[in-house]
Amino acid sequence: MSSPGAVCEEGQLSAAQADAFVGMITAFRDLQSTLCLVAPPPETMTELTGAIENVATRLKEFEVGEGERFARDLGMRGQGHPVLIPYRVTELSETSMLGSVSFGLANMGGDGTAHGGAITMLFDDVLGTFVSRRGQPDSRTAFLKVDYRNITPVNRELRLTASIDRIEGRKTFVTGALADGDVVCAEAEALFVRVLPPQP
Ligand SMILES: CCCCCCCC/C=C\CCCCCCCC(=O)SCCNC(=O)CCNC(=O)[C@H](O)C(C)(C)COP(=O)(O)OP(=O)(O)OC[C@H]1O[C@@H](n2cnc3c(N)ncnc32)[C@H](O)[C@@H]1OP(=O)(O)O
Repeated sequence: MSSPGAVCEEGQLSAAQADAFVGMITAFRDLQSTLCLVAPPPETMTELTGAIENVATRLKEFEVGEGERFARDLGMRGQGHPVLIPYRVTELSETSMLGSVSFGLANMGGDGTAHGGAITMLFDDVLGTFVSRRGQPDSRTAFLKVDYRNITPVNRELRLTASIDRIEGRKTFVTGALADGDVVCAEAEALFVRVLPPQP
Protein backbone atom coordinates (compact mmCIF):
# COMPACT_ATOMS: atom_id res chain seq x y z
CA MET A 1 0.00 0.00 0.00
CA SER A 2 2.80 2.46 0.82
CA SER A 3 5.33 3.75 -1.68
CA PRO A 4 8.99 2.80 -1.24
CA GLY A 5 10.66 4.97 1.37
CA ALA A 6 7.38 6.01 2.96
CA VAL A 7 7.03 5.91 6.72
CA CYS A 8 4.16 3.51 7.07
CA GLU A 9 1.84 3.35 10.04
CA GLU A 10 -0.75 0.85 9.01
CA GLY A 11 -4.36 1.02 9.99
CA GLN A 12 -6.64 -1.91 10.62
CA LEU A 13 -6.85 -3.21 7.05
CA SER A 14 -4.99 -6.24 5.74
CA ALA A 15 -2.53 -5.54 2.91
CA ALA A 16 -4.87 -7.21 0.41
CA GLN A 17 -7.86 -5.12 1.54
CA ALA A 18 -5.81 -1.91 1.49
CA ASP A 19 -4.35 -2.58 -1.96
CA ALA A 20 -7.74 -3.39 -3.45
CA PHE A 21 -9.39 -0.35 -1.84
CA VAL A 22 -6.60 2.04 -2.87
CA GLY A 23 -6.88 0.59 -6.40
CA MET A 24 -10.59 1.43 -6.49
CA ILE A 25 -10.02 4.93 -5.10
CA THR A 26 -7.25 5.53 -7.65
CA ALA A 27 -9.63 4.58 -10.48
CA PHE A 28 -12.22 6.96 -8.98
CA ARG A 29 -9.67 9.79 -8.82
CA ASP A 30 -8.81 9.17 -12.47
CA LEU A 31 -12.53 9.49 -13.26
CA GLN A 32 -12.71 12.81 -11.37
CA SER A 33 -9.65 14.18 -13.20
CA THR A 34 -10.92 12.98 -16.58
CA LEU A 35 -14.28 14.68 -15.97
CA CYS A 36 -12.38 17.97 -15.70
CA LEU A 37 -10.90 17.55 -19.21
CA VAL A 38 -13.75 16.44 -21.48
CA ALA A 39 -16.63 17.82 -23.58
CA PRO A 40 -18.72 14.75 -24.65
CA PRO A 41 -22.00 14.82 -26.60
CA PRO A 42 -25.23 14.66 -24.50
CA GLU A 43 -26.13 11.05 -25.45
CA THR A 44 -22.70 9.84 -24.36
CA MET A 45 -23.06 11.68 -21.05
CA THR A 46 -26.49 10.08 -20.49
CA GLU A 47 -25.03 6.64 -21.23
CA LEU A 48 -22.06 7.17 -18.90
CA THR A 49 -24.24 8.61 -16.12
CA GLY A 50 -26.07 5.26 -16.10
CA ALA A 51 -22.76 3.41 -15.81
CA ILE A 52 -21.64 5.58 -12.87
CA GLU A 53 -25.02 5.13 -11.16
CA ASN A 54 -24.68 1.36 -11.56
CA VAL A 55 -21.31 1.42 -9.76
CA ALA A 56 -22.78 3.45 -6.88
CA THR A 57 -25.77 1.07 -6.61
CA ARG A 58 -23.43 -1.95 -6.49
CA LEU A 59 -21.22 -0.35 -3.81
CA LYS A 60 -24.24 0.48 -1.63
CA GLU A 61 -24.61 -3.28 -1.05
CA PHE A 62 -21.48 -3.00 1.12
CA GLU A 63 -22.41 -0.09 3.40
CA VAL A 64 -21.13 -0.58 6.96
CA GLY A 65 -21.09 1.35 10.26
CA GLU A 66 -18.72 4.24 10.99
CA GLY A 67 -15.88 2.28 12.62
CA GLU A 68 -15.76 -0.33 9.83
CA ARG A 69 -15.46 1.94 6.78
CA PHE A 70 -12.23 1.60 4.83
CA ALA A 71 -12.19 5.32 3.90
CA ARG A 72 -11.71 6.30 7.57
CA ASP A 73 -8.79 3.96 8.15
CA LEU A 74 -6.01 6.03 9.68
CA GLY A 75 -3.15 4.12 8.09
CA MET A 76 -4.06 5.20 4.60
CA ARG A 77 -2.92 8.84 4.63
CA GLY A 78 -5.60 10.29 2.40
CA GLN A 79 -4.92 7.58 -0.21
CA GLY A 80 -7.99 5.64 0.79
CA HIS A 81 -10.48 8.50 0.70
CA PRO A 82 -12.21 9.60 -2.51
CA VAL A 83 -11.91 13.37 -1.99
CA LEU A 84 -9.01 13.92 0.42
CA ILE A 85 -5.65 14.72 -1.18
CA PRO A 86 -3.30 11.69 -1.04
CA TYR A 87 0.12 12.40 0.48
CA ARG A 88 3.17 10.42 1.51
CA VAL A 89 5.05 10.71 4.80
CA THR A 90 8.80 10.15 4.51
CA GLU A 91 10.07 11.29 7.93
CA LEU A 92 8.23 11.43 11.19
CA SER A 93 9.32 12.38 14.71
CA GLU A 94 7.37 13.27 17.85
CA THR A 95 7.12 16.92 16.77
CA SER A 96 7.82 17.09 13.05
CA MET A 97 6.79 15.50 9.82
CA LEU A 98 8.16 15.59 6.27
CA GLY A 99 6.27 14.32 3.27
CA SER A 100 5.29 14.89 -0.32
CA VAL A 101 2.06 15.53 -2.14
CA SER A 102 0.85 16.14 -5.67
CA PHE A 103 -2.45 17.85 -6.47
CA GLY A 104 -4.39 16.32 -9.38
CA LEU A 105 -6.49 17.90 -12.12
CA ALA A 106 -9.61 17.41 -10.01
CA ASN A 107 -8.03 19.77 -7.42
CA MET A 108 -7.37 22.50 -9.98
CA GLY A 109 -8.76 26.00 -9.55
CA GLY A 110 -7.52 27.32 -12.89
CA ASP A 111 -4.48 27.73 -15.12
CA GLY A 112 -2.71 24.62 -13.85
CA THR A 113 -2.84 25.71 -10.22
CA ALA A 114 -4.45 24.08 -7.22
CA HIS A 115 -7.76 25.34 -5.81
CA GLY A 116 -7.21 27.24 -2.54
CA GLY A 117 -9.89 25.16 -0.82
CA ALA A 118 -8.07 21.95 -1.78
CA ILE A 119 -4.89 23.31 -0.17
CA THR A 120 -6.76 24.16 3.04
CA MET A 121 -8.37 20.72 3.06
CA LEU A 122 -4.94 19.12 2.72
CA PHE A 123 -3.59 21.11 5.68
CA ASP A 124 -6.62 20.27 7.85
CA ASP A 125 -6.22 16.57 7.08
CA VAL A 126 -2.41 16.43 7.41
CA LEU A 127 -2.22 18.57 10.56
CA GLY A 128 -5.28 16.87 12.14
CA THR A 129 -3.90 13.40 11.51
CA PHE A 130 -0.48 14.45 12.82
CA VAL A 131 -2.04 15.85 16.00
CA SER A 132 -4.02 12.63 16.41
CA ARG A 133 -0.88 10.55 16.05
CA ARG A 134 1.69 12.68 17.84
CA GLY A 135 -0.18 15.28 19.90
CA GLN A 136 -3.57 14.45 21.30
CA PRO A 137 -6.09 12.00 19.81
CA ASP A 138 -9.74 13.04 19.55
CA SER A 139 -8.88 16.65 18.71
CA ARG A 140 -10.83 18.91 16.40
CA THR A 141 -9.74 21.94 14.39
CA ALA A 142 -10.53 25.11 16.38
CA PHE A 143 -8.88 27.39 13.79
CA LEU A 144 -6.88 26.94 10.63
CA LYS A 145 -5.22 29.94 8.95
CA VAL A 146 -3.68 29.50 5.50
CA ASP A 147 -1.39 32.01 3.76
CA TYR A 148 -1.17 31.48 0.00
CA ARG A 149 2.36 32.70 -0.71
CA ASN A 150 2.69 31.63 -4.33
CA ILE A 151 0.68 29.63 -6.84
CA THR A 152 0.58 25.89 -6.17
CA PRO A 153 1.07 23.85 -9.38
CA VAL A 154 -0.94 20.69 -10.05
CA ASN A 155 0.65 17.44 -11.26
CA ARG A 156 3.93 18.26 -9.54
CA GLU A 157 5.53 16.69 -6.48
CA LEU A 158 5.59 19.22 -3.63
CA ARG A 159 7.28 19.13 -0.26
CA LEU A 160 5.01 18.99 2.76
CA THR A 161 6.14 19.78 6.30
CA ALA A 162 4.35 19.97 9.63
CA SER A 163 5.38 20.56 13.19
CA ILE A 164 3.81 20.55 16.60
CA ASP A 165 4.90 23.86 18.11
CA ARG A 166 3.39 23.56 21.58
CA ILE A 167 0.81 21.72 23.65
CA GLU A 168 -1.11 23.56 26.38
CA GLY A 169 -3.62 21.33 28.15
CA ARG A 170 -6.20 20.29 25.55
CA LYS A 171 -4.75 22.66 22.95
CA THR A 172 -2.19 21.62 20.33
CA PHE A 173 -0.67 24.39 18.20
CA VAL A 174 0.70 23.26 14.85
CA THR A 175 2.16 24.75 11.68
CA GLY A 176 2.53 23.37 8.18
CA ALA A 177 4.05 24.36 4.86
CA LEU A 178 3.88 23.35 1.22
CA ALA A 179 6.82 24.11 -1.09
CA ASP A 180 7.78 23.65 -4.74
CA GLY A 181 11.56 23.36 -4.53
CA ASP A 182 12.72 26.56 -2.84
CA VAL A 183 9.42 28.35 -3.44
CA VAL A 184 6.98 28.35 -0.52
CA CYS A 185 3.50 27.84 -1.97
CA ALA A 186 1.43 28.01 1.23
CA GLU A 187 1.81 28.08 4.99
CA ALA A 188 -0.69 27.07 7.65
CA GLU A 189 -1.13 27.71 11.34
CA ALA A 190 -3.72 25.80 13.32
CA LEU A 191 -5.08 25.03 16.75
CA PHE A 192 -6.57 21.62 17.51
CA VAL A 193 -8.53 21.17 20.74
CA ARG A 194 -9.08 17.77 22.34
CA VAL A 195 -12.81 17.33 22.83
CA LEU A 196 -14.20 16.41 26.22
CA PRO A 197 -16.88 13.78 26.73
CA PRO A 198 -19.81 13.84 26.15
CA GLN A 199 -18.94 15.86 23.01
CA PRO A 200 -19.40 13.56 19.98
C1 LIG B 1 -13.91 12.99 19.11
C2 LIG B 1 -13.29 13.74 18.02
C3 LIG B 1 -12.82 12.91 16.95
C4 LIG B 1 -12.18 13.60 15.83
C5 LIG B 1 -11.38 12.72 14.98
C6 LIG B 1 -11.90 11.32 14.83
C7 LIG B 1 -10.98 10.25 14.46
C8 LIG B 1 -10.12 10.51 13.29
C9 LIG B 1 -8.73 10.72 13.71
C10 LIG B 1 -7.82 11.27 12.96
C11 LIG B 1 -8.01 11.76 11.62
C12 LIG B 1 -8.17 13.19 11.63
C13 LIG B 1 -7.87 13.77 10.32
C14 LIG B 1 -8.86 14.81 9.97
C15 LIG B 1 -8.73 16.03 10.81
C16 LIG B 1 -9.80 17.00 10.49
C17 LIG B 1 -10.20 17.70 11.73
C18 LIG B 1 -11.44 18.52 11.50
O1 LIG B 1 -11.64 19.06 10.44
S1 LIG B 1 -12.55 18.65 12.78
C19 LIG B 1 -13.93 19.51 12.03
C20 LIG B 1 -13.79 21.00 12.09
N1 LIG B 1 -13.79 21.47 13.45
C21 LIG B 1 -14.92 21.46 14.18
O2 LIG B 1 -16.00 21.09 13.77
C22 LIG B 1 -14.77 21.98 15.59
C23 LIG B 1 -16.01 22.73 16.05
N2 LIG B 1 -15.74 23.36 17.35
C24 LIG B 1 -15.79 22.66 18.49
O3 LIG B 1 -16.18 21.49 18.51
C25 LIG B 1 -15.37 23.39 19.72
O4 LIG B 1 -15.38 24.78 19.49
C26 LIG B 1 -13.95 22.96 20.20
C27 LIG B 1 -13.93 21.46 20.48
C28 LIG B 1 -12.86 23.31 19.16
C29 LIG B 1 -13.61 23.71 21.49
O5 LIG B 1 -14.77 23.70 22.29
P1 LIG B 1 -14.74 23.28 23.85
O6 LIG B 1 -16.07 23.68 24.42
O7 LIG B 1 -14.31 21.87 24.00
O8 LIG B 1 -13.58 24.12 24.48
P2 LIG B 1 -13.40 25.71 24.70
O9 LIG B 1 -13.46 25.94 26.16
O10 LIG B 1 -14.28 26.51 23.80
O11 LIG B 1 -11.91 25.90 24.16
C30 LIG B 1 -10.83 25.23 24.78
C31 LIG B 1 -9.64 26.12 24.67
O12 LIG B 1 -9.35 26.37 23.28
C32 LIG B 1 -9.44 27.77 22.98
N3 LIG B 1 -10.07 27.95 21.69
C33 LIG B 1 -11.14 27.30 21.20
N4 LIG B 1 -11.44 27.72 19.97
C34 LIG B 1 -10.49 28.65 19.66
C35 LIG B 1 -10.24 29.43 18.50
N5 LIG B 1 -11.00 29.34 17.41
N6 LIG B 1 -9.18 30.26 18.53
C36 LIG B 1 -8.37 30.35 19.62
N7 LIG B 1 -8.55 29.62 20.76
C37 LIG B 1 -9.61 28.80 20.77
C38 LIG B 1 -10.30 28.35 24.10
O13 LIG B 1 -10.04 29.74 24.27
C39 LIG B 1 -9.88 27.51 25.28
O14 LIG B 1 -8.61 27.99 25.70
P3 LIG B 1 -8.21 28.03 27.30
O15 LIG B 1 -8.35 26.60 27.79
O16 LIG B 1 -9.22 28.94 27.94
O17 LIG B 1 -6.81 28.53 27.34
